Amino acid sequence: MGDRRFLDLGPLQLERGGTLPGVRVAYETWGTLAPDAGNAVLVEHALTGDSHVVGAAGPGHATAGWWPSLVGPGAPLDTDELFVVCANVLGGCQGTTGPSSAAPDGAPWGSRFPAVTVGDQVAVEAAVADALGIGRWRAVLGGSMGGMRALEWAVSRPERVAGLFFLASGAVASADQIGTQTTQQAAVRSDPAWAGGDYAPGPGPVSGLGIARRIAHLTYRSDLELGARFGNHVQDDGRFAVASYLEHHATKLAARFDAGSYVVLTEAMNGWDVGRGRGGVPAALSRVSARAVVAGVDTDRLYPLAQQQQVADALGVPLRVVPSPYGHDGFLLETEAVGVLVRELLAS
Ligand SMILES: CC(=O)SCCNC(=O)CCNC(=O)[C@H](O)C(C)(C)COP(=O)(O)OP(=O)(O)OC[C@H]1O[C@@H](n2cnc3c(N)ncnc32)[C@H](O)[C@@H]1OP(=O)(O)O
Ligand SMILES: N[C@@H](CCO)C(=O)O
Repeated sequence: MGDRRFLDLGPLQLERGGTLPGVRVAYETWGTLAPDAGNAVLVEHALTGDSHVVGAAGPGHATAGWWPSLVGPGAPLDTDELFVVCANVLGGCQGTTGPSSAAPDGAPWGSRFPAVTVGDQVAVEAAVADALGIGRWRAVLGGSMGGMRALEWAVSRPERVAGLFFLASGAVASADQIGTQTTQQAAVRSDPAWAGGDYAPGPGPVSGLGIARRIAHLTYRSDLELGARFGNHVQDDGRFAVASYLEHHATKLAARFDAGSYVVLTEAMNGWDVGRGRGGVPAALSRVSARAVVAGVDTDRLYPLAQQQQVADALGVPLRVVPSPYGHDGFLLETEAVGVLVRELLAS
């Protein structure tokens, strides 16, 4: 684990209206910030990720990291040279203000938590950068939902982003993505324990969140991989192996993630359109001045290559294709191939 800290920011005006009276941000860093702050890179996590890019063993527990081999001495994000920052996203549940955080009255925000956008999330990160004394990132990197924030940084604050790594993501939410995410939200809301979003602290709507994760996880993997691993095999316990696998991931997510955050973050993804208010996607992408590496996973059925091709074409760079049997989760699993591309960006 990196050096995990918290920052308390002032009020935040939200794009869709309203204000959060204060925002707490949990963030981690690795490496040492250079005196001129020119060696800082920002890593953006995906939907259910957090600031733990690298995992660590702790007393009686282990913290999982989600890109562990990408950060460290000699790694693609080489901490002998770079200062690596990752912050838990606004609306999340791993230390940054979200629906499970206490509102000013001391009770969880719950259903009162306002709608937030990718732009709001990046505004919070910009305040973190200001607080750390980082004027310009050497690179901002992200996959999936993290790719949205990386692209938003490069479009909204081009003078602050020297390098952009955009992976397995899109410039605007597709009907397919909105369709699966709103179905996941419906699963959460259909759980009686959801209580309109105002469930008591504790397990909460774990059944609804688990069903949401099963639906989501199917979109994160490929038909071919699931077929090769599970086929129509029925386990000794009578369950289809693939159903047992999905249930396992459902149980794990429901134990580690807040249902309110799941709804708020998927809604931010539903509303994602980098071209909104900027004259459309091509006009928005024309603002980017960063060197860019744009990549996708060949078997990704959730964020198909055409979505990264659109960004690559607009930025005038070749689309880099990561071969993988795993589908969308290839962005987390194919760390060797992803690492090569990260090194390429930082070397240029
Ligand atoms: C960037 C981010 O922020 S994302 C946050 C990253 N972490 C997560 O999302 C956690 C959820 N997991 C995932 O999304 C993906 O599984 C990944 C990408 C993290 C890992 O993928 P893989 O290494 O391919 O793992 P896979 O999907 O095969 O799952 C393995 C698990 O399934 C279990 N499993 C496999 N087959 C079965 C089965 N038939 N029945 C029940 N469980 C099964 C394994 O025991 C293993 O359990 P464990 O993870 O508790 O040890
Ligand atoms: N496994 C990832 C996939 C979403 O991009 C997550 O849970 O965030």
